[in-house]
Amino acid sequence: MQVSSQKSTASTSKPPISHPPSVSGNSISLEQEGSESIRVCVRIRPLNQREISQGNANCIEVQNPQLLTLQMKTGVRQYAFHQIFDVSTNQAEVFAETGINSLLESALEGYSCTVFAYGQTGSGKTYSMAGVEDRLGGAEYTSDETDGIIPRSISYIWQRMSSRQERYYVKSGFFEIYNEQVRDLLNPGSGVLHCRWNSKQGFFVEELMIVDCTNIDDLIAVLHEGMKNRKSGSHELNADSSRSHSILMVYFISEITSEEGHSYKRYGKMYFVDLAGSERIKETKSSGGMLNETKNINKSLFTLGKVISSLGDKKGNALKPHIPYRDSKLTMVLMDSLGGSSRAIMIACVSPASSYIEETASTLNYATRAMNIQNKPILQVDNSEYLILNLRREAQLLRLENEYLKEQLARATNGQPPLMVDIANNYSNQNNPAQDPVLQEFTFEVNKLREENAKLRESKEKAEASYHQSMIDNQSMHIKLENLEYAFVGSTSLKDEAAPKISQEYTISTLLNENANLKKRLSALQEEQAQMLFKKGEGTPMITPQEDMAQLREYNEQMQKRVEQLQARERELLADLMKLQRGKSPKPKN
Ligand SMILES: Nc1ncnc2c1ncn2[C@@H]1O[C@H](COP(=O)(O)OP(=O)(O)OP(=O)(O)O)[C@@H](O)[C@H]1O
Repeated sequence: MQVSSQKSTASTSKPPISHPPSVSGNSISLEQEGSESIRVCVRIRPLNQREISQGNANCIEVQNPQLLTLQMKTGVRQYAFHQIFDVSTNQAEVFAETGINSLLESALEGYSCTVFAYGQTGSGKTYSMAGVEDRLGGAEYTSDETDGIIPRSISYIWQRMSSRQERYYVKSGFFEIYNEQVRDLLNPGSGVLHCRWNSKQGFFVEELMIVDCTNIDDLIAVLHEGMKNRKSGSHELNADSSRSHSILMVYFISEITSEEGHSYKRYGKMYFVDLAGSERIKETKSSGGMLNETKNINKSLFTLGKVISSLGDKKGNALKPHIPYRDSKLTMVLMDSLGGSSRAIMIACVSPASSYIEETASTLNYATRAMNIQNKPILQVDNSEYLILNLRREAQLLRLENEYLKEQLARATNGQPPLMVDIANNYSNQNNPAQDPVLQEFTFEVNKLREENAKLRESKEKAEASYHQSMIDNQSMHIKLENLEYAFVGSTSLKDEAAPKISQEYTISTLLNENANLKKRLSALQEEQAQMLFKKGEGTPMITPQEDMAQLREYNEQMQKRVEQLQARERELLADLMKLQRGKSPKPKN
């Protein structure tokens, strides 16, 4: 299969591969700390001749590079974005200020990155992404100041790749989604392609032609070939309107060599997405097949809008709402870029014409929601090679540790104390803090202390629980004692009450004394626990609370026994009382 182009030297000798190389089965994803939001830029194009002749006023005012106001009928609306480009911003300035070069650097380092243009038809999406549409793909094309983000990115990438240490392999594919069908822009004869999903790659376009690009012209040729084959049509609002969503994919496979001289691969990719325009059917005066097209474009953009809304809905994040990625081909292929593992930039294109104020407000609302989408960029590296590299590092560390231990052992055998300073100096030329034995010693110490602290915390919690239980037991015994006291002392109906009352009073006062002692003991224990907490930081072992608890339990058991005896006596007395009441004399107590 050939990619025909006047300049192409793209290597197409290999059969087209159906899986994107960046997510081959052997790759591993290295999740980085934290997430980042999509960077959202707004570009306002100048009013065109038709809009001026229709008497359109400018309804957008740029207050500063991050703030604009929209003059709605209902009042003024304010919008804030990461970057706003007013009508006077040229293509070079847009490239310099969108932050695209940061994305390109990330792609070269093994990340997935996406830049996509969103907006109503004729708002300047293709102009911003690629340049003047009818020049692209033309035989006479030469680079000039109208070049958009894609050709500028290609130049930037090649310049950067040549100045970097790594060896890069660049591959590219270009497809469009038209009427909810995926078509290969580099191989239009291949018909409708399928969008498949698997757990390693997410969604991918099956049987898509991917070409090797060995130089900058190869990639430029891919861009032009695709632009030439892209479905376009003319309607009332844009004479050269793109009727499909186009996605140019560029893969960067780099071989990186570690400090130790071992190499592994990284898989970066860059998606350039030029969406079809959102449009009002009435405005475009579409009919027949074009009307159907318009409906499909609106359907996929509507789904994209739903996805953006769901992802951008902050309340929804907690509830993990269903994100309707599968509702359209467009959202399937953009799944990774929206709320996934990519770094992404959205360029929202708008016309300043007052007659399109509703479309402009709608674009700005979507763009605002998109700012809430959080992505978690993931580095794609070769699995097996990366694991080998890590194992080599680990082995190196173990060898160092082994040397260190042998040295320590030798010192100990010779009756010498371990000298930390000597060891530190021995290894100071390693330049790697993780391999420094002194640091390892500290790490070991810290881990030991952490373990010790965890144990102390556990015994402290147990002692606290036990103490709490003793307090509860004590209180319930106190209540029982009060009840008994009432039963013994409060009873006045006994005829011969003097003898039992003395012994009852004696028992009760003994119990109350013991109770007070118990309380004292408990408060002493509490104090010791507080001291123990204070000492814990110094690593002081604590043994006393357990002993105290054993004693406490013993007291409790004794008291329990006495209470039981008293309860038995109470029952006897009540029985005697009842007999007395019935006129019988009670059994004498021995
Ligand atoms: N910033 C700009 N400066 C000058 N001309 C512009 C600018 N933006 C867009 N244009 C011109 O406006 C016209 C429409 O732009 P473009 O084709 O990029 O719109 P679009 O959003 O891609 O539309 P569609 O969705 O219909 O394809 C083109 O002739 C383009 O050259």
